[in-house]
Amino acid sequence: MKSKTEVHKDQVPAVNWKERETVIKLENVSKTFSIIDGAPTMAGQLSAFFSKKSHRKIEALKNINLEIKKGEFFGIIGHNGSGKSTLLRLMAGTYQPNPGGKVYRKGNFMRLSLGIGFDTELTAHENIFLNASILGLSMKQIRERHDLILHMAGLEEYKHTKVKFFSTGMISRLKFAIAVHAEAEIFFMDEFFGGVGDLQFKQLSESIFKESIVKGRTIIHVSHTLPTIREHCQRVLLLHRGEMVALGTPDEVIPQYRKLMKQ
Ligand SMILES: Nc1ncnc2c1ncn2[C@@H]1O[C@H](COP(=O)(O)OP(=O)(O)OP(=O)(O)O)[C@@H](O)[C@H]1O
Repeated sequence: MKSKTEVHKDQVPAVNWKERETVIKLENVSKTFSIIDGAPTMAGQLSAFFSKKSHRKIEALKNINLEIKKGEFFGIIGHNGSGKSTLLRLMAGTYQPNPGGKVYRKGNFMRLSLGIGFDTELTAHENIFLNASILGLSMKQIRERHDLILHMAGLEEYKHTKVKFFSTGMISRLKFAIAVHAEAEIFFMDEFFGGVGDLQFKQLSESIFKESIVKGRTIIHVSHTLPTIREHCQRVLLLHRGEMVALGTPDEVIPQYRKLMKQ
């Protein structure tokens, strides 16, 4: 399926983000994990838990304050372990912030991350109904869009196949097609295209990204793939050791990321 409106971010009139509706807001958000070192067995972990000797705190995010507006394509970059996925999970409500922090989110959303999402014992057909209804579509709407979803994902022949027999790329394509046709308002994408593989599908998703600005779909994209970030994002957040070190256009932020990588 080809997207009808193709709009490059540079063709969109300059947007005053402050005037747009806020769809995600983080206030004083920190996230600390407590992990237990050196206890590979269950008994060892239990003993470590009660002794509290080998507990270690990891401050994955420190005091994040951020607003994301409707229709933004927002990138999150940073070294491995800088807190990108944790931030995405906090935005999606998978994690709760430390006490005192607040996460506000408006709109239905889909998390597109390799390896999560479907009930693998269900077929593609059943997962379309399940996921699209979670996103708020009526049975009638799902029936109308069902074939379009399978077509976009290139999975017409696998309609009645259980998802556990799908490759990572097939699962990713199905998830993305459901999110697009169910009109999810926010896409949380975590290195999603790393495992998709299929070039044609990548091109299709690129054209969908380009029309997102016009359609008011918000995309939050965690990625190490700088060309994608540069091409699509209006704003990019650079995280380093759990802290916000830069927030601005790709041209402003990517050089700072490169500098950090050299250190
Ligand atoms: N569930 C968890 N339990 C304990 N520690 C965690 C958990 N999730 C993340 N961490 C720790 O928090 C820090 C940030 O991890 P996170 O996965 O958010 O980083 P990232 O920037 O997404 O990394 P990558 O680019 O490697 O995916 C890391 O030190 C990680 O070990």
